[in-house]
Amino acid sequence: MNGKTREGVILGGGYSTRFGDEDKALAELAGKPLVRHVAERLATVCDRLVVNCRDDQTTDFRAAVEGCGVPIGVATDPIPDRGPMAGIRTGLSAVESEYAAVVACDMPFVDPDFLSYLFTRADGYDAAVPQRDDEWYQTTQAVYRVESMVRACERALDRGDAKILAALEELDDWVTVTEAEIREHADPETFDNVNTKEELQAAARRLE
Ligand SMILES: Nc1nc2c(ncn2[C@@H]2O[C@H](COP(=O)(O)OP(=O)(O)OP(=O)(O)O)[C@@H](O)[C@H]2O)c(=O)[nH]1
Repeated sequence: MNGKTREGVILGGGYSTRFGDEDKALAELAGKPLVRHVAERLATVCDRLVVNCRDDQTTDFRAAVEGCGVPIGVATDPIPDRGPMAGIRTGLSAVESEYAAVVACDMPFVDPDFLSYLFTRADGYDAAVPQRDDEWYQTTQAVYRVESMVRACERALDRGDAKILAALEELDDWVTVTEAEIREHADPETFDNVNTKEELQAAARRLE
């Protein structure tokens, strides 16, 4: 896929209830909003980013990610709180490239080199989705063929199933990126995410 455009979608439409009243995506980590850490890392391997969020988050999200080096689009959920898979559908619908990386806004340690690897693995398939031994698929740090995944999300949503796995079931041909590949190609912390204030403090200590 060398030479082709690569885009990134940041998922941020959740209500971050475990984090408390504040929006975790905008919470400050080492002097900048959490979502900006993700945007800056994605911007090193993507030509354009799309931030997915709710209508009421748009202004703050735009301010949080602007100036990170690549053009930014914002895609707001037509129906809020429909779950991350509906957010993936909204975000990918605003993408212009054939393939796009999708990353949750709460993964500040996402490894850009690993995203490049995922783009390479996805080439010719509908998706490349990492899975660690005995864990769930890392669907919110994965690369999707945009058209296929949008269609798959819509089919799953139409049959009333909003789980991301339901969308994966609708894809024809996708690859699992295995534990061995993850160990070889990713920083060990790439999937670490922030759900609580305590986890934000722990992330801040790592960046000191
Ligand atoms: N667009 C959209 N994104 C979502 C939705 N729910 C979660 N997400 C995103 O999916 C990613 C992972 O979600 P969670 O860690 O469960 O985030 P959350 O739902 O905001 O947090 P909790 O309420 O504490 O579970 C984050 O990037 C969220 O912003 C949703 O309903 N719509």
